[in-house]
Amino acid sequence: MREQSKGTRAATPASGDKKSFREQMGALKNLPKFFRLIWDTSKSMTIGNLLLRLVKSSLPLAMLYIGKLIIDEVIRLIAITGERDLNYLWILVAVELGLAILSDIINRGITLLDSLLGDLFSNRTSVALIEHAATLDLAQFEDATFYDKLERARRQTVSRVVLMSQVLSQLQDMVTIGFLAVGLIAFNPWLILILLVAVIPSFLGETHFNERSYSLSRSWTPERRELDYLRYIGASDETAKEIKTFNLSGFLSSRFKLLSDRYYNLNKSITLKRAVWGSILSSLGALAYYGAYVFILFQTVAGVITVGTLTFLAGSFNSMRGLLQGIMTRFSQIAESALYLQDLFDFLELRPQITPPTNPLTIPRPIQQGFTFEDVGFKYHNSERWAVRHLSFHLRAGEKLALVGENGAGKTTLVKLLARLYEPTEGRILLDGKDLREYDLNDLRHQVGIIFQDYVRFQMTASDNIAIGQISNIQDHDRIQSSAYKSLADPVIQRLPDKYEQVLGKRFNKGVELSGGEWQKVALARAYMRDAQLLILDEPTSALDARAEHEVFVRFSELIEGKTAVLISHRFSTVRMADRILFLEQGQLKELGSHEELLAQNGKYAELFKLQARGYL
Ligand SMILES: Nc1ncnc2c1ncn2[C@@H]1O[C@H](COP(=O)(O)OP(=O)(O)OP(=O)(O)O)[C@@H](O)[C@H]1O
Repeated sequence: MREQSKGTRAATPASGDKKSFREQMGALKNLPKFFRLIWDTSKSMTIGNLLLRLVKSSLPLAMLYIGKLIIDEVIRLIAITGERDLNYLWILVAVELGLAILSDIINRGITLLDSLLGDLFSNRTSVALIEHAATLDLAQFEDATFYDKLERARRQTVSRVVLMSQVLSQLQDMVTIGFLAVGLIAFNPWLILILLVAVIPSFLGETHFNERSYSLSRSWTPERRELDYLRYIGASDETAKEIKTFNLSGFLSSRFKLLSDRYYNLNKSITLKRAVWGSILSSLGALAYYGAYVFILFQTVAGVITVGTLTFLAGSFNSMRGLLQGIMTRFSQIAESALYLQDLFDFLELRPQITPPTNPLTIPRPIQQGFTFEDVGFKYHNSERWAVRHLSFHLRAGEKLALVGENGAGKTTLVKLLARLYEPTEGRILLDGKDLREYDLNDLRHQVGIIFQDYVRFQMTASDNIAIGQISNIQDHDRIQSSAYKSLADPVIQRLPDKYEQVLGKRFNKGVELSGGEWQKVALARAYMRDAQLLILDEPTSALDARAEHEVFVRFSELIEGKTAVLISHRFSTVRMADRILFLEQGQLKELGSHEELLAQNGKYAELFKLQARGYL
């Protein structure tokens, strides 16, 4: 049923997705911005490229003209019965040869510059994309529409390189036509008009089909993302284990096939129609060419023009037809590409909602009073449900607070609000009596160290994986090693063939995979790298064995000494380290107090604690 609805959506894209001819032409306004990016990428290569193309555009006319002179000279020489002087002929042939060689060299130069400039441009845009993505809010990343935009923008970084050569070739061809037109107009201006009439239908046809292709491709962005995802999970080191044990390959491939076939068929129908109409319309161009050719032949036979002029005009006319046809086709391709370019610019123009104030405060050093939640509530933007609500409590400076609650109770959400990864939907959070929003965002992020439950296993060296906790110290090997020592990662790393320079994970050659607990020790070392005032550890020991957990805890007290810390854990051994425990239930604060106080209250916390003590949890 779900598949059905997708098919319907794809076949009849939402009206918002359908781009009219006017919009397509309007998208051309993106080109100057695009060329500014290219110009900024490399001024010298852009200039070199333009110059080469300018020279190249004058060559067809020059070659055709020399060709005409050669033919006229040959005919003149044939008519001479006595001794013939061939010098002029050989000079003409030498010039023609020189032009042919020059043309070849210039072609190679253009291809070279196109490819170098294209690579640089693509690298530059990818960097801009990564840097821009980092400025956006976490909430934006959790939005499917945003993801589609990101996906389309990501595709642009590579495919838009083609657009650059297309536009440059377009300019080149226009200049070539200008040169050829001068020759043709000198003979008969009507020939130019015939040309235009012949190529316009073809141009309109191309534009129409481009618009349809774009609409289809755009409306299929979510499905294409799904296809990419299926391709990834169907053939990846991370999923191979479960795909095999659950025997999922048939399930995944048939799902992929179903979706990709549907796209293939929709696309095929457009491509087919385009091919048929394209052939019909372009034969109009052929008709016009031969009409003009017959006219020129009559003129030649009547002795109005020479045979050399005949070849010159026929050659010019034919070249112009090809060039004009190419320009028209390319024009609609450029307009189409410019539409895609819009996606890239749209993405780069997205602005984060969480922004620093104009005159931001720096985080107090040290924090005096701590953090205060005042009736804080938060709803994820894609959800109607309150993830947390009516949270009011004070986290004292230097206090160790444990968050406890069942799955989905809102623990991680609470700490994300504390780190200002999200903004409260209602209520506010204060730091030393001032709204968190008044503080400098970078400074806040700097003063807060979080190790998430779903920390990232970077497929990089062990050293880099730890340095990520404070990336400015990536060269500080002593600090990295002592952090690893404290989190128990050092003995794990010492066993690796390349020690701290060992690439972790299986994705790259020579990478070594670690066990879940070993990864956690490495990730935990990040917390020791950062000199943060507030430390948040979300399930820091969930994958550790009992002995490692005990040892980590002994060192934790050193880590959190003098700092404010929030610990999220389902293990009561961790929880007991805290000064106070905050018990959350369905996003609401239910109990708050020390371990002893909560046991004495004999409420939910006491109930869970007793269950775990008896070995049920
Ligand atoms: N990105 C998200 N988008 C929408 N809803 C979310 C998102 N993240 C969490 N939620 C919802 O918010 C609620 C609280 O989730 P949260 O991750 O804070 O729980 P938790 O207490 O940390 O759970 P656990 O113990 O399982 O880690 C849950 O109902 C969850 O479904």
